[in-house]
Amino acid sequence: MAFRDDGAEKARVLVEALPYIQKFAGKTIVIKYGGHAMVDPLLKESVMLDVLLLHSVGIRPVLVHGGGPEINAMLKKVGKESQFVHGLRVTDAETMEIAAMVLVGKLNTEIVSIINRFGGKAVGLSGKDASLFLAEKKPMRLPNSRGEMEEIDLGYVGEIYQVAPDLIETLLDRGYIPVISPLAGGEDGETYNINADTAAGKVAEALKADKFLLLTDVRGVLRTLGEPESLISTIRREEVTVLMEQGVFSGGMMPKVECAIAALAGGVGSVHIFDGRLPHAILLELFTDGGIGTMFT
Ligand SMILES: Nc1ncnc2c1ncn2[C@@H]1O[C@H](COP(=O)(O)OP(=O)(O)O)[C@@H](O)[C@H]1O
Ligand SMILES: CC(=O)N[C@@H](CCC(=O)OP(=O)(O)O)C(=O)O
Repeated sequence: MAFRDDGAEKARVLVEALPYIQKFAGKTIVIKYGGHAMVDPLLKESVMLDVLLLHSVGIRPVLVHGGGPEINAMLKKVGKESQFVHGLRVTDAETMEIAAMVLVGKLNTEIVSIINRFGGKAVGLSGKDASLFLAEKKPMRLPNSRGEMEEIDLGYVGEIYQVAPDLIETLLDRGYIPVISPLAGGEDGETYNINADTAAGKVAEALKADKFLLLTDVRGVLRTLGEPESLISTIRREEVTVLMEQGVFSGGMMPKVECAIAALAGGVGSVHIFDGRLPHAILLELFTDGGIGTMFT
């Protein structure tokens, strides 16, 4: 957004945001911050400033972050490469260890430090803290080349079957900003790797969030991949099956759409997928009439 550099213009922008600020004050907004939208350190800071601004006007933001590209980079350093099935990383024991190091040890603490440096009170957690998530091994069956259903072993990829949001609610009530890594513990004592979209969707559902925002590296859902002008601005729940049958969603968009639908069914007000690499994308999506990405209603 290009602002004219004079006081009146700045005041106009603030006044225009007022109805939205009033509408969203006290509301819970879950933000999935995807790995592709966090590669640039300056961009990371600008996203965190947006989150802090939301918090400062009385909104209750909850961050769930990913880190797929950073996990890939670390795996590459140790000579490993991952295979993805339906956007999910097939996770062996070593990959699980590296994913946990990157997500919790590196990215979570980085995000928390940025927010706190700007004057916020962020608290870093993973799904294992206070058993926020309980997960079990995720089953996956897909048709093989002969069209027969075949079991695929995803390793330590987990499926969340229980969410205990009380810790998040307590933190929000006391003015903290929770920052959550997508790991989960199992009753079997294992650590599971959870797709960050899915983890964020589960948090949004459990909190009955008013809005669930997914920040990624595309404008939103595109009818034709690679053609930004084919953006679909609004998708109603009942339209998703048709779009799926048309093969519109693939790769990393699959878990996003699946969790968007589950979140809506679970009582979340609306789900928004948009390009988190645009400066101040969160503010543009929330505080302007048209929004900038795809909204699921
Ligand atoms: N219909 C679609 N519209 C937009 N992106 C799509 C679509 N189908 C598949 N994708 C892919 O999904 C990717 C976003 O998912 P992902 O790479 O997992 O991002 P993130 O790391 O932000 O979660 C896009 O970069 C794009 O390649
Ligand atoms: C099971 C699974 O795929 N887990 C993801 C967790 C991180 C993630 O989802 O990061 P993005 O949001 O940046 O894609 C992974 O290992 O990459």
